Amino acid sequence: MFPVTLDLAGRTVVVVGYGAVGRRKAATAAAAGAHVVVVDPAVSSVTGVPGLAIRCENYAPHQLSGAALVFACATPEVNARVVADGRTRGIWVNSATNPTDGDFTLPAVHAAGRLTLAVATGGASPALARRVRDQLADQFDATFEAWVELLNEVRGQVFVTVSDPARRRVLLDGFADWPWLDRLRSEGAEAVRAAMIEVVRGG
Ligand SMILES: C[C@@]1(CC(=O)O)c2cc3[nH]c(cc4nc(cc5[nH]c(cc(n2)[C@H]1CCC(=O)O)[C@@](C)(CC(=O)O)[C@@H]5CCC(=O)O)C(CC(=O)O)=C4CCC(=O)O)c(CCC(=O)O)c3CC(=O)O
Ligand SMILES: NC(=O)C1=CN([C@@H]2O[C@H](COP(=O)(O)OP(=O)(O)OC[C@H]3O[C@@H](n4cnc5c(N)ncnc54)[C@H](O)[C@@H]3O)[C@@H](O)[C@H]2O)C=CC1
Repeated sequence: MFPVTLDLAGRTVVVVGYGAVGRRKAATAAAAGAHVVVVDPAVSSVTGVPGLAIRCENYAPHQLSGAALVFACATPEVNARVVADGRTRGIWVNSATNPTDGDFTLPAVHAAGRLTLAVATGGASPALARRVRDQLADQFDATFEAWVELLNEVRGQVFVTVSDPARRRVLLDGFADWPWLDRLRSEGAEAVRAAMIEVVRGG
C-alpha cells in the first residue's frame, strides 16, 4: 500500500460503467475537480454532477486516451479489458471487480475542511473501512475543521515573521497540540487566533 493524495483538478478521469459503483467513483472524482467522462451504453444523460460528459457507447480502448485515471465499474469481463488496456497505455486503473486486479483502490473518506481521513483495509472489508471511517468522523467535526483553517492561517504568519527554522518548528508543533482544540471549543476562534499570534510575537 502506498497512500497518496492526488490533485485531479483539470485532469480527465474515465469511468466505464455507470451503475451504483460507477456513480460513486464519478461523483468522488468530479468533487475533486476532475473532468469526468462516463462510458456506458445504457446511460444517455446525467443530472446533478457538473462537468460530467457522457459517451453512450460500449467500452472501447480509444476512450481511454487522455485519461489520468480510469475506473472500471462495468461487468467483470469488461473491467478486465479496461485494466489490460490501461496497462498497455500506462494509465492507472481502479477495478471494481477485484482488489488485486487494478493499480489502486479507494479508501473510505471523511473530510473536515482541509483535513482528510482515509481508511483502507487492502480490500479485506470495504464495509469495515466504511465503519471505521464513520466511527472516527464524529471527532473531526466543524470545530476541528476551524482549527485546521486557523493553523493554516497562523502557519503563514509564522513563516513570514519567524526566520529561525528551529523556532518555527517548535511554534507550529505547539499550535498543533490538543489543548488548542480544547481552547477553540471553549473560547472560540477570535480568542484563540489572538492567543496564537501573541505566542508568535512573544516567546
Ligand atoms: C478493493 C476496492 C476497490 C475499489 O472499488 O476501489 C473495493 C472492492 C469491492 N467492494 C465491494 C463491496 C462493497 N463496497 C462497499 C463500499 C465501498 N468500497 C470502497 C472501496 C473498495 N471496494 C476498495 C477496497 C477498499 C479497502 O477496503 O481498502 C469504499 C471504501 C470507497 C469507494 O468505493 O469510494 C466504499 C465506501 C464508500 C463510503 O461509504 O464512503 C460496500 C459497503 C457499502 O456499499 O456500504 C460493499 C458491500 C459490503 C462488502 O462487500 O464489504 C466488492 C464486492 C462486490 C460484490 O459483492 O460483488 C468489491 C470487490 C471485491 O471485494 O472483490
Ligand atoms: N468496488 C465496489 O465498491 C463494488 C464493486 N462491485 C463490482 O463492481 C461492478 C459494478 O457494480 P454495480 O455498479 O453494482 O453494477 P451495475 O450493474 O449497477 O452497473 C454496471 C454498469 O456497467 C454498464 N456496462 C455494461 N457493459 C458495459 C460496456 N461494455 N461498456 C460500458 N459500460 C457497460 C451497465 O450498463 C451498467 O450501467 C460489478 O463488477 C460488481 O461486482 C459491486 C459492489 C461494490
